[in-house]
Formats: sequence, structure tokens, C-alpha cells
Amino acid sequence: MFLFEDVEHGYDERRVLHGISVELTERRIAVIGANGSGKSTFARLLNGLQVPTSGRVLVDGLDTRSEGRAVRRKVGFVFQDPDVQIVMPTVAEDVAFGLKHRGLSKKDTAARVVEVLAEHGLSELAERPAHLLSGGEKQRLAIASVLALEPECVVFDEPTTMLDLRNKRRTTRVIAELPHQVVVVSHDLDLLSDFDRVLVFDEGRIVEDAPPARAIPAYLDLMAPC
Ligand SMILES: Nc1ncnc2c1ncn2[C@@H]1O[C@H](COP(=O)(O)OP(=O)(O)OP(=O)(O)O)[C@@H](O)[C@H]1O
Repeated sequence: MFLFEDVEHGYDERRVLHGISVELTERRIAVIGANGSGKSTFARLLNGLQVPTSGRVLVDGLDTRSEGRAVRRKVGFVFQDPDVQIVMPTVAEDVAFGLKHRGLSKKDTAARVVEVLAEHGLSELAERPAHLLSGGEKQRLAIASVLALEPECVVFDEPTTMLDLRNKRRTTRVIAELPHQVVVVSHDLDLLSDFDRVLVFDEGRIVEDAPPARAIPAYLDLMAPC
């Protein structure tokens, strides 16, 4: 589904991704690596939140540079910090927000909101102010709001970093049960132990690209103290 063609990305003059050429077709793909190695930048390139400084990113043949809107319909993005993503005063309004741009009638939007809240165990919180939710509840809302839009693929940027153990397990299960293609950036090795493919980043390059049984030891080697 994703094709990176010789992608470079920089902020100002500083290159943080170098010569990334990769095709991602597996259903569950993880991205791991040291802090600052370019994982989040790579994730944001996947749905056109950022476009490459040079090279191309194609999603089902759509170039993220020229077809950003169509790409973002296909590829949902869950941020590490749900506060970045929650935009409306109440839980129900937040889920409804994205749907407003999907051309649904008011009635269909309301029905979809009820359905999504129930699917994510949020029905009882529907009228609660979203900013007063706990961190775990906010994360659930952020995921629900993205899935409400029925993307084909979901990118998660460090989805468990801010969560306690219970919510971390819950989020891991939710991701495991998604039928979508998922790309997950994470430092949490438990989360990705049964993924299909793991990309290991170091200093803006993919230095290992393999199933977890090979990629995780390579990452641990990379992280070993000198
Ligand atoms: N918007 C930005 N403007 C300037 N520099 C940025 C920006 N976003 C990221 N960077 C820089 O790009 C480099 C790669 O950052 P990125 O967030 O992609 O790495 P990461 O592997 O996801 O790191 P972490 O594991 O700490 O989240 C870092 O040096 C970072 O400071």
C-alpha cells in the first residue's frame, strides 16, 4: 500500500531521513529505533501530514504531495498525545467532528457516533467534557474518532507511551484486533512482538527490516551501551 521512493526529509537545512526506499504491504508493521532517529517523521510522511523534502511517498498510487486529502481519507493517524487530536468540547461532539466532512446527514452522523462510542466503551462518557477525561479515556476517544472515519490504514505514533499498564494492555489489544493495515511507531517491544514486519531506524536510515524475531535483537544490539 505504501511506497517510499528515495525519500529524504529535512527540517530547515538539517536532513533527518536519508534515502528511504521501502514498500509496505504487510498488515502489521512496526517502527522502532532510538530517540530522534526519524520514526515520527517517517510516520507523518505516511499520510501526508508532512511531505518529503525530496523523493515521493505513494499510498495506493496516490502521491502524498499532490493528493494529500485523498491520502488522509485512506490513512488515519493517532498521535502520541491525544490532547493534540481532541478538538471538540464533548466526547460525542469530538467523534462527530470528523464525520461532518464526510457528507453524512445529521441523522446518519448521530447514529454513527452512537455506534462508535459503544464499540469503544465510551457511551457513558458521551456528554462529558473531553478535556476532563483521564489519559486512558482520552486515548480511547482519539482512537475512536479516527476509526469512526473508516480509514483503510491506521498509523499510531507511540500509542502506549502515556498510558498505565491497564490502558497499555487495552490499547495493545485494540490494535491487535484491528482488521486494518496498521503502522505503529513504538518503544514498547511487547506491543509489536507478533507483528509481521519491523523497521529499525538509526540516524534517519532503516538499518534493519525483518520480522520481530530478527529485528528486535538487532535493535537491542543497537541500544547496547558501548
Ligand atoms: N517540526 C520539526 N522541526 C524541526 N526539527 C524537527 C521537527 N520534528 C522533528 N525534528 C527533528 O528531527 C529529528 C527526528 O525527529 P523524530 O521526531 O522524527 O524522531 P523520533 O525517532 O520519532 O524520536 P522520538 O523517539 O524521540 O519520538 C530530531 O532531531 C528532531 O529534533
